Amino acid sequence: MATAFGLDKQALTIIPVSGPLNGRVTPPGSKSITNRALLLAALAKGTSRLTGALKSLDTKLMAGALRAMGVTVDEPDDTTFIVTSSGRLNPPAEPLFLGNAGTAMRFLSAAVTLVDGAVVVDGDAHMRKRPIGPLVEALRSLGIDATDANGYPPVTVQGNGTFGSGRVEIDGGLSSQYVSALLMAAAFGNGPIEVALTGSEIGARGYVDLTIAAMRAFGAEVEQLDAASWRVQSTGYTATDFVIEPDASAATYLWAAEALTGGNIDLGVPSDAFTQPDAKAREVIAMFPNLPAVIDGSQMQDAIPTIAVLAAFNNTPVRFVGIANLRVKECDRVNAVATELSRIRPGLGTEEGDDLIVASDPSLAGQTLPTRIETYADHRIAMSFALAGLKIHGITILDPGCVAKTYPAYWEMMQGLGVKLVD
Ligand SMILES: O=C(O)C1=C[C@@H](OP(=O)(O)O)[C@@H](O)[C@H](O)C1
Ligand SMILES: C=C(OP(=O)(O)O)C(=O)O
Repeated sequence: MATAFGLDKQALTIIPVSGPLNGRVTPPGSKSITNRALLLAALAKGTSRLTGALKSLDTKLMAGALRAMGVTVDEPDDTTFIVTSSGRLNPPAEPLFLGNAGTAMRFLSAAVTLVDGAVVVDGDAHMRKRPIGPLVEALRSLGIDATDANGYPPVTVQGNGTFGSGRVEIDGGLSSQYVSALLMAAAFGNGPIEVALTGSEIGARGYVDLTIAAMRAFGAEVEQLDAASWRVQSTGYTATDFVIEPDASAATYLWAAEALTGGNIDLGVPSDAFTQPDAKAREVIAMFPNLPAVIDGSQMQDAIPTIAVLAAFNNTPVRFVGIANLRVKECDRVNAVATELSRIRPGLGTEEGDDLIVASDPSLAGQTLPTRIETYADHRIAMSFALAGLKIHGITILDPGCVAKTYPAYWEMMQGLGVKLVD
C-alpha cells in the first residue's frame, strides 16, 4: 500500500486558509477501542470480526504482538481485522516490541501472564520513559512473577497460564491503562477477581468504562462494586463480531478546525454517538472564542493539546488544570505545548506547576510568524499545532510522519478539506 501523504517528509508547512473549512471527513476508528478489541478477540476461542477498526502504527504493533503469540490476524480491507485464536497465547520467540503504544504496552504486560512461559514486553526509547511500575507491582501482588527496569519497560513476565484470584489493588494515578490492563486479564482468574483503586486519582475514568463495555461485548461478567472497585468473573472471552466507533481524539482536530475557521465539517456520525472520554471536548471547543478561563483536562486528556492550540486564538487566557499525567504520555505534553506555543510568540504558553497557561491572542490570526514546531515524536503535538497553521503564516511541522501513530491519513485529510501543505 502507498504511504499516506506527508509521512515520509521531514517537514510540512501549512498554508493558512482564507475561509471556512467545510466538507465531510470520516475519522479513523478509535485507537483505544481497536486495541482493546484486538486483545479480547485474541483471548477468545474462535473467529472475531472487528469492523471500523483503526489501521495505524499503534494497532499494527498490537496486532503484530498477537501474531507473534500464535494468533491469526487477517486484514481483508483498510478497516477490518479478522482475528482467529485458540483462546490461548503462545510464548513468542522474541521480546514483544510495542514502540510507543501505551495501550499495547500496558494491556499486554498484564495479558502475557496468561502465556505458559516467559515473555518480555518492551517498547522504544520513549516508552522506556513511561512508568509501568504500579502495574507490575499489582501483578506481583497476585503472585505473578513479573519484573520491570526500575519502574519502566521492559517488563518480563514468567506466566503460568492463569491470573490468580482474590483482590488486586492498583494506583491508577499515572495511567488508567493499568486498571484497564488488569480488568481485561482478570477474566482468566482461578476465581472471581476484584480490582480496586488505591489513591483518589485516576486518569480519565471514561477509559475504564470503555474497557468494561468491550469486555462485556466479548462475554465477560464485570460488576462495579463501588466508585473504586470492580469484580470480574472468570468467564474468559467469547469470539464475536464487533463494530468500532470513530476515534473521538481524532475528531477533536476536526471540531477545532471547524471552530477556528467558522466552517462546517460533517464527520458522518452524531457527536453523541461517541462513548470515548475525549468526546467531552466537543462542548468545550464549541465555546470558542469564549473558552472558559479554567479547563479541567483530567477527563479528556488527549484533547488538551488540541484545545490548548485553539486557546491561543481565544478572546481571553485559559488555564488548563488536572493535566499532570500529560507529562507521561508520548512526551511531556505540558512542557511541549508550552514550549511550542512560546516558539510561535514568546509567552504564549507557560507552565505553572503542572498547569498550562495559554495567554491567548486573537490577533495571531493572519500574522506571519515563521516557526518550526518540534513534535517530540508525538502525533498529538503535530496534529494540534497544524491547527495553528490554518491561521498563522509560516507554521512548519517537523517530523509530520509521527501522526502515523493514530492517524496516518491526517495530512491527506487536511488536503481533502482544501488545505495546502508545502514540503
Ligand atoms: O485506555 C486508553 O485507551 C487510553 C488511556 C489514556 O491514557 P492514560 O490512562 O495513560 O492516561 C489515553 O491518554 C490514551 O491515549 C488511551
Ligand atoms: C497518550 C496516548 O497514547 P498511548 O498512551 O496509547 O500511547 C495518545 O494517543 O494520546
